[in-house]
Amino acid sequence: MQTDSNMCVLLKYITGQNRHGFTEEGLVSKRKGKKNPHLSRASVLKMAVSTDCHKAQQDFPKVLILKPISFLAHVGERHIASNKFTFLKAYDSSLPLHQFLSTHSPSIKAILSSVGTPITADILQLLPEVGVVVTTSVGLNQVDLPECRRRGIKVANAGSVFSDDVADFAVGLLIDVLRKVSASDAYVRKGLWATKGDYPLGSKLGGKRIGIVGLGNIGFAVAKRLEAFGCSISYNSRKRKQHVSYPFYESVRELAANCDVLVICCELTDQTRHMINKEVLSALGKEGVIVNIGRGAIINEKEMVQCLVQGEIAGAGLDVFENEPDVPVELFAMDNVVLSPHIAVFTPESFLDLRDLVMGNLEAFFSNKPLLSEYRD
Ligand SMILES: O=CC(=O)O
Repeated sequence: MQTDSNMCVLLKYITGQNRHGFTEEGLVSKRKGKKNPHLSRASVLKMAVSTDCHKAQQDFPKVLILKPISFLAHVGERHIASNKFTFLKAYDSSLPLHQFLSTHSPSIKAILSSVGTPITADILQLLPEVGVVVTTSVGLNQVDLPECRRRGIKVANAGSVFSDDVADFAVGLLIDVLRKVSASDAYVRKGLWATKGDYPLGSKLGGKRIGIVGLGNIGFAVAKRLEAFGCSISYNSRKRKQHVSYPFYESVRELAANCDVLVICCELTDQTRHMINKEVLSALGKEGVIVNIGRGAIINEKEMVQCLVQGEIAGAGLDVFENEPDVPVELFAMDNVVLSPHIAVFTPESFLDLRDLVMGNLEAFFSNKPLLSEYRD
């Protein structure tokens, strides 16, 4: 016999809503036309019929969320539900974190985390049953990957869901710095056009030599876009990429010395932390521009600020910072610098794709299937 809640799942499904509360099209990425293999009609129907949802919900394995995740708020958390697991929010409890985790640790099998939530060895130590960490971010610098590897904990990230958005944003920042879009906007709003006359000239994008640091999905998407603007591309990466004809430089200093713009697209690791320092920026030169959509700490922020103050580089477009949300105050008054609050991934369209990916990863884990975007170093 079915319980009320079981009937409810079934009815919702029959009336066209899936168990996330979305219609069937919601499961299909409209942009890519791909269907999530773990969210088929047949599997939902089977689960709805065979599970006593009401009782099982209490016994479901738990997916721990340590801090609020903005993506969940954007897609509407009420649309996210599964009959394989439930979310357990540490931030809803008044218990100290250590006590909360110890109390719930036997049922916590997975963690869902975002860019600002460190998943450290200390936290993992309190959670012996955890088998997967799923993040809503592309970057994984907040997750203790060596500890996950040692424990055999799987890790899944946002894959290539955001590549186009981040690449668009990088190009936007670059055009803004070169053509002074934000600075001239402020000029108009302050009424200075009428009193001071025309705004100073910007600099042309076409023909610029672009150096991409980190030619992964995002770096590649940036390169393709800037090629279309008539720029030439070269790159630095951990390894030279096969089947890529862009010139490769083994050191970032050498790359910087041979380009007009550096776009930072790599991951933050022990090797890349502060990789962009005064020496690299001096090599980029007085006409050079830096764009960072990777992680703030890839650049030695103090040295970058010094270079900007002393005019050793021409400008910067920055979406990420070393100690977010703190931004060096010296940058606020600079009209050759464009600042944004780590929003390169923020589009509602990609958040829908991310929702499908996150749920697909968790469903896959709890069904002993391969993760959709497992991170492998
Ligand atoms: O910065 C954002 C991300 O890594 O997804």
